[in-house]
Amino acid sequence: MAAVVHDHLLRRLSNEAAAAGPGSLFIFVLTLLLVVLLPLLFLRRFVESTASPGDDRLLSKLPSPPNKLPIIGHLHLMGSFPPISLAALAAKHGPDLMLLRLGTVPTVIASSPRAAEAILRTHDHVFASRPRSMVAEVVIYGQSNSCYSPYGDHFRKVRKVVTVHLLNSKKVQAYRPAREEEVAIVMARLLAGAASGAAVDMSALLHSFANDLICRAVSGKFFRAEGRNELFRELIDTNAKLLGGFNLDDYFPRFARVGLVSKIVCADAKKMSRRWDALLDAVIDEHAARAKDDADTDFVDVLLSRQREYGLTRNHIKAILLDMFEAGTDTSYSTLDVAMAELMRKPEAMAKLQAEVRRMVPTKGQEMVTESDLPTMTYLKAVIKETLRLHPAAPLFVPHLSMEACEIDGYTIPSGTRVMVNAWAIGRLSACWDNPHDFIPERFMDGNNDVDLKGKTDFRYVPFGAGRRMCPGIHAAAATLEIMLANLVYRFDWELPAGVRKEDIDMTEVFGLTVHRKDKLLLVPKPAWSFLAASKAS
Ligand code: HEM
Repeated sequence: MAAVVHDHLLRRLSNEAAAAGPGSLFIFVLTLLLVVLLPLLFLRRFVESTASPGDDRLLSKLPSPPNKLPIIGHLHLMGSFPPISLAALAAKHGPDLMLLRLGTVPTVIASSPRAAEAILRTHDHVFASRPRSMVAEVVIYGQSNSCYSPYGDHFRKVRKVVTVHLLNSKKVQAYRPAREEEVAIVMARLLAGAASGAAVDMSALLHSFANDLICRAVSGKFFRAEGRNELFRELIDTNAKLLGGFNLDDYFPRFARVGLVSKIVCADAKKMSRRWDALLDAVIDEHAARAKDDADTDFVDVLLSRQREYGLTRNHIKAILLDMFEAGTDTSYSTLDVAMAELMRKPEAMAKLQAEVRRMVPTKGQEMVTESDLPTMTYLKAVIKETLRLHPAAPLFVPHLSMEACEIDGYTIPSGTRVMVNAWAIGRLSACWDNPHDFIPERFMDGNNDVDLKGKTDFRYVPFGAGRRMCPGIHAAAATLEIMLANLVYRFDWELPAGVRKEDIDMTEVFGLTVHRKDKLLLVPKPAWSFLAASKAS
């Protein structure tokens, strides 16, 4: 209807102008410009590439899937689980590097060990920044945490605080009693559940374990009494949905920043940020007011004690705490959940793991595996590595951003280009792995154990990333995954609920900030009393 009226108006104007002579013709042309061309130009600005025309020409030389649509570009090809869709596209169109136009944002996808090495090691200094995100700016105090901070002095400072004072291996070691206590609580819950013989929702149990552990590391041993862990969990979930969901700003940044649109885009983020702010302020205030006990410092104590040395504002402290909650909870929970699911689908791997863990525990009749028992459990470590190969918790990492033009394989990637590394695709390349889609922990054993978990030399395996942006929580994650998984298989034998076969376990994953299995994992725990009693007696 609007188009018909518009058409009619233009026709009328042009007839009148032609009849009235050259002065009116000029007015007609001017009107035409205002009515038709300016809105078009204005709209074009919102849907044209965010790269400059010169940079766009350079990017266009990269291999790219053909079926790009107007305005949305390749967005329709992302599918419900982008790592899989991108892996299939890369296999066809760009096995190393490939260009996708996600809305108006040109995005380079690295899908091979060679390409990952180029981005994360050879040119790490170029690709170590992060794109700006309106939602992250609101939720995470102007992106002043480690995870979202653009590269620069502030990032280096925050990263140092996180790696040196919160997550170094000595600190991780210091949290050993806390980890063991939290594992013991889960064991007690499972024993109580086992008494009824009913299936336990392992996904929920492991989720609250990971959440409680982070709450405890962040705000100390009284967190449960304070009753805040449920609130933290709710806020972490909502945050993850906000940051990992479809954000207009990630694909149409110019449009998303227009007055009213930006208000809509940020509305939920603002609500969420007010809730976080109140909660974190309360936690920090309580810590600042109470007497220090050096033997039992948590993350808030550490950050307050380093505040002056590093010139951290209160908002910086809150942003770093958010980092720990956001990056540390879902990654650990989803890895444990999917490891148990894989073990249930492959009973011989479960049996082998149980045999190893039960054999290696030194004291007969010992009720729990302790962290001192773990170093020699090589199959346990292989199971965790294999789980992360098949199911990296952050399969596309957090997007990287180039800070200057850089040449890789004869292609120029201009400054300001968004880059993603597809760790999911790399972990399943048939050129790198035999039977790449099968769960075979043995591939990390028996002389094959040369794969470097830290991503320094072997870019076939990058679940934690590599280089300047590599996950600083790798030691904390390994400690959590090992002690929990070891105890689950040590204390219990596991069965599927009646009528469920191992083939029925659905491994479909849901994509977001991190990924997790879609279905909840229901398992029946059978306490291994006979094993414990036998080992006590012998
Ligand atoms: C199974 C467990 C985990 C996995 C697979 C994992 C994986 C990753 C990956 C892939 C990245 C992004 C790397 C990149 O963008 O290049 C990352 C970043 C990060 N992770 Fe983890 N992570 C895990 C656990 C943890 C834990 C337990 C913590 C902290 C308590 C943590 C803290 C962080 C932080 C702060 C970053 C941002 C680093 C930066 O940009 O400087 N992660 N992680």
